[in-house]
Amino acid sequence: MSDEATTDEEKGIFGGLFVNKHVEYIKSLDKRHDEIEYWMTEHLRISGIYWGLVALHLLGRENELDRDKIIKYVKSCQNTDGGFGGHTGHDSHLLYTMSAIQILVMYNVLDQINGDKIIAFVKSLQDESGEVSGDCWGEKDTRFAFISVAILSFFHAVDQFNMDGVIEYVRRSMNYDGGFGSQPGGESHSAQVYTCLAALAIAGRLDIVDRDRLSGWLAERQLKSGGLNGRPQKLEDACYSWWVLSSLKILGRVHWVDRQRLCAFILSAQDTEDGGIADRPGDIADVYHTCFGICGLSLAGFDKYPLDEIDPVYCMPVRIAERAGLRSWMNN
Ligand SMILES: CN(C(=O)[C@H](Cc1cnc[nH]1)NC(=O)OCc1ccccc1)[C@@H](Cc1ccccc1)C(=O)N[C@@H](Cc1c[nH]c2ccccc12)C(=O)NO
Ligand SMILES: [Zn+2]
Repeated sequence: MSDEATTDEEKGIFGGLFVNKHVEYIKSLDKRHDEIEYWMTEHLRISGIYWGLVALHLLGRENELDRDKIIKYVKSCQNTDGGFGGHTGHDSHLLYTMSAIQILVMYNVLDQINGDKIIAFVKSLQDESGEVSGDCWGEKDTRFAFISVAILSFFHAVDQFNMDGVIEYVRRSMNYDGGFGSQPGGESHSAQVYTCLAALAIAGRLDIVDRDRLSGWLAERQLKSGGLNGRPQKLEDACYSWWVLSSLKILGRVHWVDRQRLCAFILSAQDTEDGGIADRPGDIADVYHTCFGICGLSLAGFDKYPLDEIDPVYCMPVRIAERAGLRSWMNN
C-alpha cells in the first residue's frame, strides 16, 4: 500500500503522541556506544534504565526491553554495604539504590535481593537528629529524606526508622509560600515540594501541609506556553510536568492547572523524527524528559492514548504500586 494511505494510528501516532517513535528511541539508548553522552552518563546508568522502563510501562510496551538482562545488570550494581551505585563498581548512593529497587519492584523480583542489607544501608545514613544523607559523604537534602522512607516502605520496614526525626526535618524545610526547599531555609522548588509531600504522604503526615497555599504556589508554575517551571521566574520544562503535577495529585488539586494546555506543551517538546521528549521545544531529547513528560501526560489525563495511571508518590504504575502493597498512603 502507498505510504500516504497509512493513518496516524498505523504510524503509531495518537492525538499527537508519537508512541512508536518514543519506544524505538528508548530501545536504541543502550546501543549508542558511539555517542559521548552514553559514556558521560555512565554514573547514572541505573536511573536511565529506570526512566526508560517507567516510560515503556505507561505506554503499555514494557516487554520491549530485555527483562533478564536488566535484572542481572541491576544486581551487578549492588555493593557489599547493601547499597547500589549508578553503574557496576560505582559507590553506593541513595539515588541509585532507589532506582535499583524501583526497577526490581516493577519486575516483581524484589525477593531476589537481600532486603536486610539494604535496610541496614539506609539506616546507616540517618543521624541522631533524624536527618538523612545521600551517601557516606554526608550531603543532606530533603530528597534523601523521601528516598530513605520510600525504600524502607518497599520492605515494609518504616518502623525501623526515626520517622519523627525525618518528618521534623521536612517540616523545618517548609517555607512561608507553602513550598519546600532542599533543607531548612532553602528556597521553594517544585522538585523538593514533590520529595517532601511524598515523604509526608508515606508517613501519614500530610496534615503538616498548608494545602491551598501550596497548591496555589504550584498552580502558579504554569506559564502562558502551558508548560510548568520549577520556581518563579524560571523557564518551563517538560520534567516539571511530573514534579508539579505529582505534588498537586497528592494534594487532590490537579484541576488547579490547565491540563489541556500542559499536554499541548509536552507534545510540543517531542522529537517527532528520532523519538524522545526534550525539556522544551527545539532542545535535544533525553530519556529523563521522555519519562517525566509521559508521566505528566498520564497525570494530566491525556486521553488520546491509553496511558497507564502513575502513582504520584512512588513514580511507578498504580497497578504495580498496588501489587507491592504501597497504596496505603492514599488513606492517610
Ligand atoms: C541530576 N539530575 C538533575 O539535576 C536534573 C537536571 C534537570 C533536568 N531538567 C532541569 N534540570 N534536575 C532534577 O532532577 O531536578 C529535580 C531535582 C533537583 C534537585 C533535587 C530534587 C529533584 C537528573 C538527571 C539529569 C541531569 C541532567 C539533565 C537531565 C537529567 C536526575 O538524576 N534527577 C534525579 C533527581 C532525583 C532523584 N531522586 C529523587 C527523588 C525525589 C526528587 C528528585 C529526585 C531524578 O529525577 N531521579 O529519578
Ligand atoms: Zn527538566
